[in-house]
Formats: sequence, C-alpha cells, structure tokens
Amino acid sequence: MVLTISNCKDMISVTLIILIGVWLAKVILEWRNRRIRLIEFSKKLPGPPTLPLIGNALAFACSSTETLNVVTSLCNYGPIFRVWMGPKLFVAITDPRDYEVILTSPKASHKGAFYRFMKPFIGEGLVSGSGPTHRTHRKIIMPMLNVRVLEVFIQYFNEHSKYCANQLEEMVDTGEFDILPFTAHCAADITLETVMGIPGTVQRGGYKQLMHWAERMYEVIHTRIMKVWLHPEWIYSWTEYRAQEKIGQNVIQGFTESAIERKKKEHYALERGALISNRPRTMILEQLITYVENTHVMNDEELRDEIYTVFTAAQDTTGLVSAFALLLLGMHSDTQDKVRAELKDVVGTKDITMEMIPELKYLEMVIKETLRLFPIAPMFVRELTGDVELESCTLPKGCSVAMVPFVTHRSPKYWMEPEKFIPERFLPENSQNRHHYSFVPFSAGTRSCIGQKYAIMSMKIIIGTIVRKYQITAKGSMETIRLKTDISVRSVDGYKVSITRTT
Ligand code: HEM
Repeated sequence: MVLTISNCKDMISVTLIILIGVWLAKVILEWRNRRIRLIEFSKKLPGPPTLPLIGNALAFACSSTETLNVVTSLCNYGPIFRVWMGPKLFVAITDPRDYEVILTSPKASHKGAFYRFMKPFIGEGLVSGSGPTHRTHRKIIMPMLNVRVLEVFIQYFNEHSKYCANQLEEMVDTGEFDILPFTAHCAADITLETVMGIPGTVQRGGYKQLMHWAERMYEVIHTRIMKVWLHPEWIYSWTEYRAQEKIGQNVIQGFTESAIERKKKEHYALERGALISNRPRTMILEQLITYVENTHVMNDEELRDEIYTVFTAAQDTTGLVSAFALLLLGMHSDTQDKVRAELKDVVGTKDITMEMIPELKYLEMVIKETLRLFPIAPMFVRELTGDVELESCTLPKGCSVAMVPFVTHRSPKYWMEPEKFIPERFLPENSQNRHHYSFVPFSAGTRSCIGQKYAIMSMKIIIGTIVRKYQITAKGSMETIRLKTDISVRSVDGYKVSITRTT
C-alpha cells in the first residue's frame, strides 16, 4: 500500500484526536474521583443542612452586619465543620493546633479561589497571588521592610501623626465625633510617603478619589465573595458591581501607574546625575524600581500590582486598628492613664525614636488586645494542594480551609473573660500557657503578614501621639460595639469619641 501525504495527515489527525480524547477522559475521571472524595469526606463532618447545587450559600447572602454572626453561630458545630458554597467545599477550623498545621504546611500555601475576586483591583500581588511567582516576589519585597528601612520611615510616622494630632485640635470640647477619618487619613499619608515615596497630602484634602476607592473596593470584593450567584463571570459582568469595579480599577491603576512613572523618571535622572538627592532611596517603590531595573524580575504590571497591594494592606489596616484602639481607650480610662504614664516616662515631650519603640510595652499590649478583639482579617482561607493531616482527620486535596481568628480570639477555651478588654493578658507571665497560634492577627507561616513590624511601629506612633495630647472618652462598652465585615472587621456605628486637652 502506498502511503500518500493525505493518508499521512489523516493518520496524524486521528492519532491526535485519540490522544486528546484519552487526556480529556483522564482529566474528567480524576476530577470525578476528587469530587467523590470531597463529598465522601464532607459527610463525615458536622455542618448545617445543605440545599441542592447552592449548598449553604444562602446563609452567607446576608448583609455585612450579619456575616460575623452567621460565621460565629456556625462555629457552634464544633472546632471543625463543613460548609458548601455552591460546588466548593469549605472546612472551617478554630483550634490553634490545627492552625499551626495548616499555616506551616507547604500544601496549604495557596490562597482560596475567592481571592481571584480581588484581582481587578490588586492583580496577583502578594495578598491574592500564589505559587512560584508569589514566592519570588515575597522574597524580594520582605527584606525591603527591614529595621534599617524602618529607621528612615519613623520620621514620616512622627510627622504625619503630629499633623493628625494638630488637626484634632478643632474637635476639642465639641462633643462626639468619628475618629476613623483622622487615623485613616493619617495612615494614608504615612503609606503614600513610605510605600509610594510621594508626599502624603490626604490629611490636607488630597487624593480624594483614591481614598474613596481604596475603601469601596473592599465592599465590592466582599459582596462578590458572599453572593455565590455573582461568582460566574457571565452573570457578574451584567451587574452594577462590574461597572463600579471598572471605575475603581481605573482610579487605582491610573494612580499607581503614574506614581511608578514619576519614580522611574526620578531613578533615571539620579543615575544620570541630573538630579541630586540627600535622602536614601528607601521607600518601597524606590527600592523595587532599583531592584527591577537591575534584575528585570518583574514586568510593569506585576510591579504595579505589588506596590498597590502593599499600599492598601498597610493603609487600611493601620488606620482602622488605631481607631479601634482609641475607641477602646476612650471606654477604659484607667488603661488610657497607664498608656499616657508610660508615654510620659519613655518619650517625654520629644518625638518617638526607634530606641523608644520596644520600651512602649504597655501600649503594645493595648494594640495586641485590640487586635485580639478586632482581628482585621476575621477569617483567612487556604486551598489545599495535597492532603493535610490534622489530629482529628486528614483534609483532602482540593478543599478550602477557612481559619476563623475572630472566633478563636474570643473563645473561652483559650482566653479568660474573652469579651473583656484586658491588655494585661499579654504580659509574659500571663501568656506562658497559651498556645502560640491562639493569637494570629497577622496570620503566620509562609503567608504571614510581611508588614507586622511596620504596623506595630506606625500604630504605636499614631496612637501614642494622640494620647499624649488628648484625653479621650467614649460612651458605651465593648459589648455595645456592633460589627460588620467587608473583608476587614469594622464598627457599624463608627468610632465615636470626645476629646479634651491633657493638662
Ligand atoms: C494592623 C495592621 C495589619 C494587620 C492586622 C495585618 C494582617 C495581615 C494578615 C492577617 C495577613 C494574611 C491574610 C491572608 O492570609 O489572607 C496579611 C498579609 C499581608 N500583609 Fe498585613 N497586616 C497589617 C499591616 C500590614 C502592613 C503595614 C503591611 C505592609 C507594609 C502589610 C502587608 C501585607 C502583605 C503584603 C501581605 C500578604 C503576604 C503574603 O501572602 O505573602 N500588612 N496581613
């Protein structure tokens, strides 16, 4: 038989079709087996009754004021339980021993699928990305927040905190007001300066659009995560949320790109000697540009997403936790007096220096206690890339694991009088018998917060500068603070305080 070219082509096509068919069948079979395994495993766990197709999704389709109540009440199913969000299995855990296993396991370093809803705003930056690119970028960015760098940043922490305290002058003896806009704008100026390397003028009324979207973005992301019918792209793209997302994306990306362009021009001008600066190039964006120009390890898009990720991760959190801490100090005047006495002792009337930071021990306990009661990330999720063995069971590959610090931080199993604000519980002698992972406001392990030192330092200076100058009072008590969540934990009624000058 003569083998013609067309015969040959036919044979190749048939072979290709067979190979693709075999590969497809293998993929489908593996997927089916994985699903059967997940379903069988889920049957062994306690959890709320499920509906066909949507599972428990309706329980989460609630308002942001109800989300934490829903999650807290689900935790009554025990330290490990299951929830189905449509086709996705979530195993929720609240035991610190299980946190330790998950947070230190290389098979649990992938962020859950829902983090992809953050991508329109922060791309695949450190918070939302996973895999080898994430590991490389983390290795590059983490050392950029070292002590030597923080020594340069402290000047900006002080400068903007003092501006904030001066702005509060106009609120003295005027009655109740919300302190969050003051601390949030102060934190924004600090982060603009130290992360982007550009003058922070939010407290002077600058960057209004950016600030609006920096906050609104979390509400949009949270809504999509919680409402399972908004997950498919073909539905979401028809909604008002997508239209809003586009506007926010343009503002955020436009702002970040122009900051990068300015800094790149500055970088080249300094290289050419056309510009002279007496300041070290330590702001995160400046460090990153120098690194990328030398190594070409990130493209422009990655650089943009990483820098905005660090900006928002630092700004939203430090402003919010400072407001919570001031609210709590307003409700606990004895604690506030102790903080002020320590500040008088350690700092006097000077600026807070690097050497003074570790000496502000009581203030640190106040910040930790605030983070215990109001962990900014009330829950974090990992997707397992392999089986992981806990004490009680083996979690199967492919399931999502939700850790719930909001519940663990308030559990009577690990904390005495958990609903009370008692900073002294963080004294070394009172912490000895506590499991290390019972307090995880910054997460832990390979995906822990890279800005922990920056955060504690900047918050000590924001809170310390305000408390030195003003006596704060707040009505109500811990029990009366109503909470909502839009990724972060927030107070429904704001952070209402009154201030008078300290004598
Ligand atoms: C009170 C302040 C802060 C709190 C409570 C906090 C908390 C957290 C938590 C819980 C995570 C893990 C989130 C998850 O697994 O989904 C995280 C990650 C992260 N944080 Fe923070 N953070 C704070 C401040 C900061 C600051 C000041 C920066 C930067 C200067 C920063 C940068 C980051 C980054 C880049 C990640 C992602 C790390 C990774 O996955 O590799 N954070 N933070």
